[in-house]
Amino acid sequence: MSDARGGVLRRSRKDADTGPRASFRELLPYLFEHRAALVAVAFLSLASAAAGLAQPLLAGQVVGIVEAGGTLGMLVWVLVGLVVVGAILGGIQHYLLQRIGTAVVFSARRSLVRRMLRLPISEFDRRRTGDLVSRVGSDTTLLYAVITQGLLDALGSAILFVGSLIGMLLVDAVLLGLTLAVIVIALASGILLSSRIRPASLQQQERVGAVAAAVERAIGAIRTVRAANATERETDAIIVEAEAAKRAGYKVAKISAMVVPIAGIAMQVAFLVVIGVGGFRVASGAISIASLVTFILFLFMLIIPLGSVFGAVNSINQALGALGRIQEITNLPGETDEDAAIEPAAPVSTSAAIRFDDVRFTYAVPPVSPEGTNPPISGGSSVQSVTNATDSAAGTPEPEIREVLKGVTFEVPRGSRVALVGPSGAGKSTVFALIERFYDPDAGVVRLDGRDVRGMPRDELRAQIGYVEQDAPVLAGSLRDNLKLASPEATDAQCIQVLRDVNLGAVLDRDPAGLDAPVGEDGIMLSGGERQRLAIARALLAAPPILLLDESTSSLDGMNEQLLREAIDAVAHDRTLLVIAHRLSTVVDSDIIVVLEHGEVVGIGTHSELVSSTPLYRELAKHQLLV
Ligand SMILES: Nc1ncnc2c1ncn2[C@@H]1O[C@H](COP(=O)(O)OP(=O)(O)OP(=O)(O)O)[C@@H](O)[C@H]1O
Repeated sequence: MSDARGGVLRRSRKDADTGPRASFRELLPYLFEHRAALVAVAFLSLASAAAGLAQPLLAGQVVGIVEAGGTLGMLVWVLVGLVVVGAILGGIQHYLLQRIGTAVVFSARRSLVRRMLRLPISEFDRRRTGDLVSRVGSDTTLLYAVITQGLLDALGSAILFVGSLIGMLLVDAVLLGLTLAVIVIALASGILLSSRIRPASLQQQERVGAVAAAVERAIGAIRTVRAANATERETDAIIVEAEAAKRAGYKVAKISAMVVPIAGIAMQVAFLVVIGVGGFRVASGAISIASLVTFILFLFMLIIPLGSVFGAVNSINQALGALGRIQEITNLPGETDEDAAIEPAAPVSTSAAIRFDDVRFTYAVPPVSPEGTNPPISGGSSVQSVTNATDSAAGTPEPEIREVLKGVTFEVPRGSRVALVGPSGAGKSTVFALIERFYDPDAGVVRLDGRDVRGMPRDELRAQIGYVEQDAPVLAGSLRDNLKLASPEATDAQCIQVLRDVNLGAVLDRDPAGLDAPVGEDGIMLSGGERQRLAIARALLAAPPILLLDESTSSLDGMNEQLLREAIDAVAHDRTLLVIAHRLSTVVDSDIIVVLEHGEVVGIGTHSELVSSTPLYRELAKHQLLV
């Protein structure tokens, strides 16, 4: 595990210095998926380039015939035909490339989303949601430009370029030599400048990510922002980020603006040279006027694509910056990738559904990064990762270490109702996170039915556990969407029944849409109590043998609390229930209460036992008027 983590750390640290950057080679797998269409495009490019290259030759002949006073006849029609065929082939080629571009964007989005949703929870702790969203939305679209504009230009231009060179060589080698001298100088300076575009464009994409993160931050808490009269300040903060993105965009524009005119200058200089020297050679009888016209037309074919090649290099450079940001995520190990290296503890025979054996856990909190991108640690749990991060390159801010569980041991007997209580920040929710394997402990063992959870496939582990989070337990969508999240096979009748079981019948009846009634973003159309009961209904529908319930800290009124208790009773029936309780009144009748303080278990027993044995519990009970 630590090796794999170390790998991530090393990569991240490098990225912090230089920014994630992809090489052209890394773009190839995306193109390879569409190789058949790309081969077709290559053939079309060849054909349309051939049609284009034939035009100067024919035009030269036309000039020759007109000069000699002959009639043009079919030649004009062939010329017209070539123009039309060239245009049609160009159109088809364009369509194919746009299709491929769209498909490549899709593939990139698919692999990004597949990986993103499988990242370890610690990655979400340290990354900004808006930045992740922007990678899926904005970075991927830059790949479209590289395929449609970049590839089309690069391919067609390369063929035209080489073809024109051959044509010019056949017409006049001396003129070609002079032209080439001008072009080589232009190309060299263009390439030199474009290498600076990639870092600038990467920076621009990072800034766009930061804008998205800032928008997400404000909209995610829009009510709080409004209530705090902070709308102006939040708007300004987003605009500051947007301005930084604008400045980064200006920088890209400045560099590309330097590149593009080079092609124009090269064209003008080459023309002047060709017309001057060419005129002289016509006068001296070395070449005919027809040959000079042919040469000049070839020069057009050579120089115009040169401009597009510079454009193509620009867009390829931008796309590689974006691809770097995409691959920064797709190259991260997924949640299960490190499991092979884990040696789980031997199973023990026990009557406990859940058992913690001397469990220690530390969060490594990454230093704040203004860009919303990855600070150089992997976040999460292991001491190893902390050590790796702290020995990182000089100047890198060190992560804050939070030792949250300091040797926690307790058991939840099968079929029992156990409560976890303790002051805020004692580590109660972290206990749940370790049972769900959102993180793995640094030391000690978390067991489910005697088995080390690290030895169980995550899907199997989570199928046995229902988990009701403390906050935001409802997803945007309908009542049905929420209920079927954990049990997609559930029927409407089962959904309706479970809603009634948790006292949500009224919510169902009040909306004619029934199960299709929308709950709003984060369940905003429901009350706090209703949201919690809906989350409990979801857990209940999946019928897991173990239920983890992190009670909301928000105070519920007496009526709601009664409804919640009834819902919990419905849930508790026939299963193991571990509840994090903030109101002792909901847990006084638990079989066992575990008292946690500063990451340590300071008491285990029933309510009456703890009132006499554990001062902290007695204090809590006194505050809540239970003794
Ligand atoms: N993802 C995280 N990254 C870093 N630190 C965290 C993370 N989650 C929790 N912590 C820290 O760990 C400590 C324990 O948090 P935890 O949520 O487990 O406490 P709790 O007992 O459930 O608190 P509460 O009753 O307020 O919900 C706190 O100091 C918290 O700041």
